[in-house]
Amino acid sequence: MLDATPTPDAQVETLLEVNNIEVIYNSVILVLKGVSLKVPKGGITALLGGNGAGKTTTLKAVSNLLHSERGEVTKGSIKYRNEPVHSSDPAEMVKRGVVQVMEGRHCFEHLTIEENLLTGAYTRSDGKAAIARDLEMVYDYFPRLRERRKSQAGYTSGGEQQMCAIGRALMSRPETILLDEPSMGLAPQLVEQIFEIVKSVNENEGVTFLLAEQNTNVALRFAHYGYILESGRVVMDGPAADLRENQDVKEFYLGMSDEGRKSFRDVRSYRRRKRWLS
Ligand SMILES: Nc1ncnc2c1ncn2[C@@H]1O[C@H](COP(=O)(O)OP(=O)(O)OP(=O)(O)O)[C@@H](O)[C@H]1O
Repeated sequence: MLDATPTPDAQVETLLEVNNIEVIYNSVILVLKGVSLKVPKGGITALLGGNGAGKTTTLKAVSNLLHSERGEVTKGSIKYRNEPVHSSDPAEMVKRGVVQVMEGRHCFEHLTIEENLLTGAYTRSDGKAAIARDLEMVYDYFPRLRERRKSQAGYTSGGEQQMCAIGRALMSRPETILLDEPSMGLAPQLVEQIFEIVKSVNENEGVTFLLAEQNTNVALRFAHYGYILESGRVVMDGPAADLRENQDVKEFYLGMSDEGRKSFRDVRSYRRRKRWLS
Protein backbone atom coordinates (compact mmCIF):
# COMPACT_ATOMS: atom_id res chain seq x y z
CA MET A 1 0.00 0.00 0.00
CA LEU A 2 1.61 3.25 1.13
CA ASP A 3 5.04 2.22 2.15
CA ALA A 4 7.16 4.90 0.44
CA THR A 5 6.20 7.27 3.12
CA PRO A 6 6.48 10.36 5.22
CA THR A 7 7.45 9.14 8.72
CA PRO A 8 8.33 11.24 11.74
CA ASP A 9 12.02 10.52 11.13
CA ALA A 10 12.14 11.40 7.46
CA GLN A 11 13.08 14.80 6.11
CA VAL A 12 9.51 16.06 6.03
CA GLU A 13 7.99 18.92 7.91
CA THR A 14 6.28 17.98 11.17
CA LEU A 15 2.85 19.60 11.25
CA LEU A 16 1.65 18.43 14.61
CA GLU A 17 3.73 17.62 17.65
CA VAL A 18 2.17 16.28 20.83
CA ASN A 19 4.73 16.27 23.57
CA ASN A 20 4.22 14.22 26.72
CA ILE A 21 0.64 15.32 27.42
CA GLU A 22 -1.40 14.38 30.42
CA VAL A 23 -5.19 14.73 30.30
CA ILE A 24 -7.49 14.73 33.30
CA TYR A 25 -11.32 14.63 33.19
CA ASN A 26 -13.44 16.13 35.96
CA SER A 27 -10.27 17.21 37.81
CA VAL A 28 -9.60 13.63 38.98
CA ILE A 29 -9.71 11.03 36.19
CA LEU A 30 -6.23 10.72 34.70
CA VAL A 31 -6.69 9.39 31.17
CA LEU A 32 -3.58 10.30 29.18
CA LYS A 33 -0.35 9.65 31.04
CA GLY A 34 2.32 11.23 28.91
CA VAL A 35 1.41 10.78 25.25
CA SER A 36 3.86 11.99 22.62
CA LEU A 37 3.49 11.76 18.86
CA LYS A 38 4.43 13.51 15.64
CA VAL A 39 2.36 13.94 12.52
CA PRO A 40 4.38 14.66 9.38
CA LYS A 41 2.95 16.80 6.60
CA GLY A 42 1.33 14.77 3.85
CA GLY A 43 1.18 11.53 5.83
CA ILE A 44 -1.48 9.26 7.24
CA THR A 45 -0.68 8.61 10.89
CA ALA A 46 -2.73 6.06 12.81
CA LEU A 47 -3.49 6.10 16.48
CA LEU A 48 -4.36 2.54 17.44
CA GLY A 49 -5.60 0.77 20.53
CA GLY A 50 -8.65 -0.82 22.10
CA ASN A 51 -11.69 0.63 23.84
CA GLY A 52 -10.80 3.33 26.30
CA ALA A 53 -7.10 3.47 25.37
CA GLY A 54 -7.29 7.25 24.96
CA LYS A 55 -7.43 7.72 21.18
CA THR A 56 -10.44 10.06 21.10
CA THR A 57 -9.08 11.99 24.07
CA THR A 58 -5.81 12.55 22.21
CA LEU A 59 -7.65 13.86 19.13
CA LYS A 60 -9.84 16.12 21.26
CA ALA A 61 -6.79 17.45 23.08
CA VAL A 62 -5.35 18.46 19.70
CA SER A 63 -8.52 20.12 18.44
CA ASN A 64 -9.19 21.76 21.82
CA LEU A 65 -12.51 20.03 22.32
CA LEU A 66 -11.82 18.75 25.83
CA HIS A 67 -13.19 21.73 27.72
CA SER A 68 -16.81 20.96 26.84
CA GLU A 69 -16.29 17.52 28.45
CA ARG A 70 -14.62 18.87 31.57
CA GLY A 71 -11.30 17.57 30.37
CA GLU A 72 -8.02 19.41 30.58
CA VAL A 73 -4.45 19.06 29.35
CA THR A 74 -2.59 19.35 32.62
CA LYS A 75 0.97 18.66 31.45
CA GLY A 76 2.98 18.69 28.25
CA SER A 77 2.52 20.69 25.09
CA ILE A 78 0.88 20.55 21.67
CA LYS A 79 2.39 22.41 18.74
CA TYR A 80 1.03 22.92 15.26
CA ARG A 81 3.55 24.18 12.74
CA ASN A 82 5.84 24.72 15.69
CA GLU A 83 3.45 27.08 17.48
CA PRO A 84 1.86 26.17 20.82
CA VAL A 85 -1.87 25.52 20.37
CA HIS A 86 -3.00 23.77 23.54
CA SER A 87 -4.56 26.89 24.96
CA SER A 88 -6.35 28.06 21.81
CA ASP A 89 -10.00 27.28 21.06
CA PRO A 90 -11.58 24.88 18.53
CA ALA A 91 -12.39 27.69 16.05
CA GLU A 92 -8.76 28.79 16.13
CA MET A 93 -7.68 25.25 15.20
CA VAL A 94 -10.09 25.24 12.26
CA LYS A 95 -8.59 28.56 11.12
CA ARG A 96 -5.17 26.93 11.27
CA GLY A 97 -6.49 24.21 8.97
CA VAL A 98 -7.11 21.43 11.50
CA VAL A 99 -10.56 19.84 11.38
CA GLN A 100 -11.86 16.93 13.42
CA VAL A 101 -14.35 14.36 12.12
CA MET A 102 -15.95 13.07 15.28
CA GLU A 103 -16.63 9.44 16.06
CA GLY A 104 -20.21 8.48 15.17
CA ARG A 105 -20.47 10.75 12.10
CA HIS A 106 -22.48 13.63 13.60
CA CYS A 107 -24.24 14.89 10.52
CA PHE A 108 -27.04 17.41 10.90
CA GLU A 109 -29.90 14.96 10.56
CA HIS A 110 -32.53 17.43 9.37
CA LEU A 111 -30.37 18.91 6.63
CA THR A 112 -29.82 17.30 3.25
CA ILE A 113 -26.45 15.77 2.40
CA GLU A 114 -25.61 18.81 0.27
CA GLU A 115 -26.62 21.27 2.99
CA ASN A 116 -24.44 19.31 5.42
CA LEU A 117 -21.50 19.54 3.04
CA LEU A 118 -22.00 23.27 2.60
CA THR A 119 -21.90 23.85 6.37
CA GLY A 120 -18.27 22.74 6.13
CA ALA A 121 -17.52 25.76 3.95
CA TYR A 122 -19.09 28.17 6.44
CA THR A 123 -15.82 29.80 7.49
CA ARG A 124 -14.50 30.27 3.95
CA SER A 125 -14.32 33.63 2.28
CA ASP A 126 -13.00 32.64 -1.13
CA GLY A 127 -16.34 32.92 -2.93
CA LYS A 128 -19.18 30.80 -4.23
CA ALA A 129 -17.37 29.57 -7.33
CA ALA A 130 -14.53 28.04 -5.30
CA ILE A 131 -17.03 26.43 -2.93
CA ALA A 132 -19.04 25.02 -5.85
CA ARG A 133 -15.82 23.59 -7.32
CA ASP A 134 -14.99 21.89 -4.03
CA LEU A 135 -18.49 20.50 -3.76
CA GLU A 136 -17.90 18.82 -7.12
CA MET A 137 -14.52 17.60 -5.86
CA VAL A 138 -16.22 16.00 -2.84
CA TYR A 139 -18.83 14.40 -5.11
CA ASP A 140 -16.06 13.03 -7.31
CA TYR A 141 -14.49 11.32 -4.28
CA PHE A 142 -17.86 10.19 -2.97
CA PRO A 143 -20.16 9.49 -5.96
CA ARG A 144 -22.66 8.01 -3.52
CA LEU A 145 -23.09 11.45 -1.94
CA ARG A 146 -23.84 12.98 -5.35
CA GLU A 147 -26.67 10.45 -5.73
CA ARG A 148 -27.99 11.24 -2.26
CA ARG A 149 -27.36 15.00 -2.34
CA LYS A 150 -31.05 15.90 -1.87
CA SER A 151 -31.72 13.26 0.81
CA GLN A 152 -32.16 14.21 4.42
CA ALA A 153 -28.96 13.05 6.17
CA GLY A 154 -30.86 11.40 9.03
CA TYR A 155 -32.39 8.95 6.55
CA THR A 156 -29.13 7.96 4.88
CA SER A 157 -27.08 4.88 5.81
CA GLY A 158 -24.24 4.81 8.34
CA GLY A 159 -21.69 4.61 5.53
CA GLU A 160 -23.23 7.56 3.70
CA GLN A 161 -23.20 9.59 6.91
CA GLN A 162 -19.53 8.75 7.46
CA MET A 163 -18.80 9.87 3.89
CA CYS A 164 -20.82 13.03 4.50
CA ALA A 165 -18.84 13.80 7.67
CA ILE A 166 -15.52 13.39 5.84
CA GLY A 167 -16.84 15.37 2.86
CA ARG A 168 -17.97 18.18 5.13
CA ALA A 169 -14.48 18.34 6.65
CA LEU A 170 -13.00 18.52 3.13
CA MET A 171 -15.27 21.47 2.31
CA SER A 172 -13.32 23.59 4.79
CA ARG A 173 -10.16 23.00 2.70
CA PRO A 174 -8.22 21.63 5.67
CA GLU A 175 -4.53 20.99 5.87
CA THR A 176 -5.02 18.25 8.47
CA ILE A 177 -8.01 16.03 9.25
CA LEU A 178 -8.31 14.32 12.63
CA LEU A 179 -10.47 11.34 11.81
CA ASP A 180 -12.00 9.45 14.72
CA GLU A 181 -12.86 5.77 14.18
CA PRO A 182 -13.99 5.91 10.53
CA SER A 183 -14.72 2.17 10.54
CA MET A 184 -17.14 2.26 13.47
CA GLY A 185 -20.27 0.21 12.83
CA LEU A 186 -19.61 -0.24 9.11
CA ALA A 187 -19.48 -3.43 7.04
CA PRO A 188 -15.94 -4.50 6.08
CA GLN A 189 -16.40 -3.70 2.38
CA LEU A 190 -17.52 -0.18 3.19
CA VAL A 191 -14.63 0.30 5.61
CA GLU A 192 -12.26 -0.65 2.83
CA GLN A 193 -13.97 1.79 0.46
CA ILE A 194 -13.73 4.66 2.96
CA PHE A 195 -10.04 4.00 3.63
CA GLU A 196 -9.39 3.91 -0.15
CA ILE A 197 -10.99 7.35 -0.41
CA VAL A 198 -8.93 8.65 2.53
CA LYS A 199 -5.84 7.38 0.71
CA SER A 200 -6.82 9.16 -2.54
CA VAL A 201 -7.60 12.42 -0.72
CA ASN A 202 -4.21 12.17 1.00
CA GLU A 203 -2.37 11.51 -2.25
CA ASN A 204 -4.26 13.84 -4.57
CA GLU A 205 -5.15 16.77 -2.29
CA GLY A 206 -2.14 16.49 0.02
CA VAL A 207 -4.37 16.43 3.11
CA THR A 208 -2.58 15.13 6.21
CA PHE A 209 -4.48 12.63 8.37
CA LEU A 210 -4.26 11.62 12.01
CA LEU A 211 -6.76 8.85 12.40
CA ALA A 212 -7.86 7.00 15.51
CA GLU A 213 -8.87 3.44 14.79
CA GLN A 214 -9.60 0.21 16.64
CA ASN A 215 -9.44 -1.73 13.41
CA THR A 216 -5.66 -2.22 13.46
CA ASN A 217 -5.66 -4.41 10.41
CA VAL A 218 -7.18 -1.91 8.00
CA ALA A 219 -5.48 1.13 9.59
CA LEU A 220 -2.00 -0.37 9.26
CA ARG A 221 -2.61 -1.19 5.61
CA PHE A 222 -3.46 2.40 4.74
CA ALA A 223 -1.41 4.44 7.22
CA HIS A 224 2.26 5.31 6.87
CA TYR A 225 3.07 5.36 10.55
CA GLY A 226 1.31 4.07 13.66
CA TYR A 227 1.21 4.67 17.38
CA ILE A 228 -0.33 2.06 19.65
CA LEU A 229 -1.98 3.36 22.81
CA GLU A 230 -2.80 1.31 25.87
CA SER A 231 -4.30 2.80 29.03
CA GLY A 232 -3.27 6.32 28.11
CA ARG A 233 0.31 5.53 27.11
CA VAL A 234 2.03 4.93 23.78
CA VAL A 235 3.32 1.37 24.07
CA MET A 236 4.73 1.05 20.56
CA ASP A 237 5.21 3.12 17.43
CA GLY A 238 6.83 2.68 14.04
CA PRO A 239 6.32 2.71 10.28
CA ALA A 240 3.08 0.89 9.50
CA ALA A 241 4.89 -1.73 7.40
CA ASP A 242 7.13 -2.60 10.38
CA LEU A 243 4.21 -2.72 12.81
CA ARG A 244 2.37 -5.08 10.48
CA GLU A 245 5.30 -7.47 10.65
CA ASN A 246 5.93 -7.06 14.38
CA GLN A 247 5.31 -10.29 16.29
CA ASP A 248 3.64 -8.55 19.28
CA VAL A 249 1.39 -6.50 17.04
CA LYS A 250 0.44 -9.61 15.09
CA GLU A 251 -0.31 -11.47 18.28
CA PHE A 252 -1.95 -8.74 20.35
CA TYR A 253 -3.64 -6.49 17.82
CA LEU A 254 -4.08 -8.42 14.59
CA GLY A 255 -5.26 -11.60 16.30
CA MET A 256 -2.64 -13.77 14.58
CA SER A 257 -0.36 -16.09 16.47
CA ASP A 258 1.12 -19.53 16.17
CA GLU A 259 -1.54 -20.80 18.55
CA GLY A 260 -4.31 -19.35 16.42
CA ARG A 261 -6.39 -16.23 16.85
CA LYS A 262 -6.49 -14.43 20.17
CA SER A 263 -9.33 -12.25 21.26
CA PHE A 264 -8.48 -8.75 22.36
CA ARG A 265 -9.55 -9.55 25.92
CA ASP A 266 -7.13 -12.50 26.07
CA VAL A 267 -4.48 -10.27 24.68
CA ARG A 268 -4.92 -7.63 27.35
CA SER A 269 -4.67 -10.03 30.27
CA TYR A 270 -1.84 -11.87 28.54
CA ARG A 271 0.07 -8.64 28.11
CA ARG A 272 -0.60 -7.69 31.72
CA ARG A 273 0.76 -11.09 32.82
CA LYS A 274 3.74 -10.63 30.54
CA ARG A 275 4.46 -7.25 32.18
CA TRP A 276 4.12 -8.70 35.69
CA LEU A 277 6.51 -11.47 34.83
CA SER A 278 9.12 -9.30 33.14
N1 LIG B 1 -15.86 13.13 29.38
C1 LIG B 1 -15.26 12.16 30.06
N2 LIG B 1 -15.30 12.15 31.41
C2 LIG B 1 -14.67 11.16 32.11
N3 LIG B 1 -13.98 10.15 31.55
C3 LIG B 1 -13.92 10.11 30.22
C4 LIG B 1 -14.55 11.11 29.40
N4 LIG B 1 -14.31 10.82 28.11
C5 LIG B 1 -13.56 9.68 28.11
N5 LIG B 1 -13.32 9.27 29.37
C6 LIG B 1 -12.54 8.09 29.77
O1 LIG B 1 -11.25 8.21 29.22
C7 LIG B 1 -10.77 6.95 28.78
C8 LIG B 1 -10.30 7.08 27.35
O2 LIG B 1 -11.43 7.32 26.53
P1 LIG B 1 -11.30 7.61 24.96
O3 LIG B 1 -12.69 7.84 24.44
O4 LIG B 1 -10.28 8.63 24.74
O5 LIG B 1 -10.75 6.20 24.45
P2 LIG B 1 -10.69 5.60 22.99
O6 LIG B 1 -9.36 4.96 22.85
O7 LIG B 1 -11.07 6.62 21.98
O8 LIG B 1 -11.79 4.47 23.07
P3 LIG B 1 -13.02 4.16 22.08
O9 LIG B 1 -12.41 3.52 20.88
O10 LIG B 1 -13.84 3.21 22.88
O11 LIG B 1 -13.69 5.46 21.78
C9 LIG B 1 -11.89 5.95 29.00
O12 LIG B 1 -11.63 5.24 30.18
C10 LIG B 1 -13.11 6.82 29.16
O13 LIG B 1 -14.04 6.22 30.03
